[in-house]
Amino acid sequence: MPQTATPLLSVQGVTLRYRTKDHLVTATYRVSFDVYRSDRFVIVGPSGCGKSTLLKAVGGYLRAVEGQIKLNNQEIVKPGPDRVMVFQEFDQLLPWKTVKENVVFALTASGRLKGKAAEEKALHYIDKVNLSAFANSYPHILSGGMKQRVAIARGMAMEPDILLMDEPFAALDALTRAKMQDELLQLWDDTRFTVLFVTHSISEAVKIGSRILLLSPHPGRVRAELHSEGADTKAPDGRRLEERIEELLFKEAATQGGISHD
Ligand SMILES: Nc1ncnc2c1ncn2[C@@H]1O[C@H](COP(=O)(O)OP(=O)(O)OP(=O)(O)O)[C@@H](O)[C@H]1O
Repeated sequence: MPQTATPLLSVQGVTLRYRTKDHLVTATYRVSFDVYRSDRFVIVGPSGCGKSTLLKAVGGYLRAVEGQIKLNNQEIVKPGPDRVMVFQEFDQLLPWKTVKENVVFALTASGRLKGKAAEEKALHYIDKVNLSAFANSYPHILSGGMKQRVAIARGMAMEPDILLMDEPFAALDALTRAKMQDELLQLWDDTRFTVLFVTHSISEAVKIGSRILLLSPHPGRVRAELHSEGADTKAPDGRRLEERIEELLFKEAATQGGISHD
């Protein structure tokens, strides 16, 4: 995406804080980045660097104490159907509703669609995640990976401006995780949706992302922004992208008196 285009999502100088009983916790410090339409924008960084907090703020669940977050040039002040979140947990579905009903419910409850139109849209996206045969099944008979597929179908059926994914595959076994990553890329090839994806896995970031934002350890600051080809390609200096990211995240931080690589 040409960087002269207007960003879909603009995060400028954003500091995010939690107020606990005893003290203030700064989760991110003056973080800035822009996401353009059809970007697969991945935020990667060590545990506790504020990735989930950033996603919550983009979702409209947390206000910045400094800086601004804008979607389509409008400041984000509350949650909205233009941003849909997919989480890591498998219990995101309503257990008393079938796969189809779960997706339909999201569409009708948000006022997006109703009746036949909602059902058709739901079935379209259930098919996209290869779960047509399970449209009338209840969540308890599905595997973890299948439940995540339903959560993705539900998110995509809402046709949000941006899909927010918080470590959606982290709780899956390695093989299922790799398969789900491939499927997500296939879905992106089909529909070119915009996704903001959070992970602490460098290999996942390299595979999923077209653009990768590296955050430093707590409190999260922008360490670098990189482009990815969707594979672990070598840079002109011969280093693999994964190695380069590791170096930026850990070695350079360590030499600056930051953290060590555990
Ligand atoms: N509800 C909360 N109240 C107080 N502090 C919080 C709260 N949620 C998160 N934090 C703190 O904010 C910082 C950032 O947390 P966050 O969950 O955003 O990090 P993360 O990068 O997503 O980590 P992980 O990869 O482990 O999920 C951490 O220091 C965390 O302890």
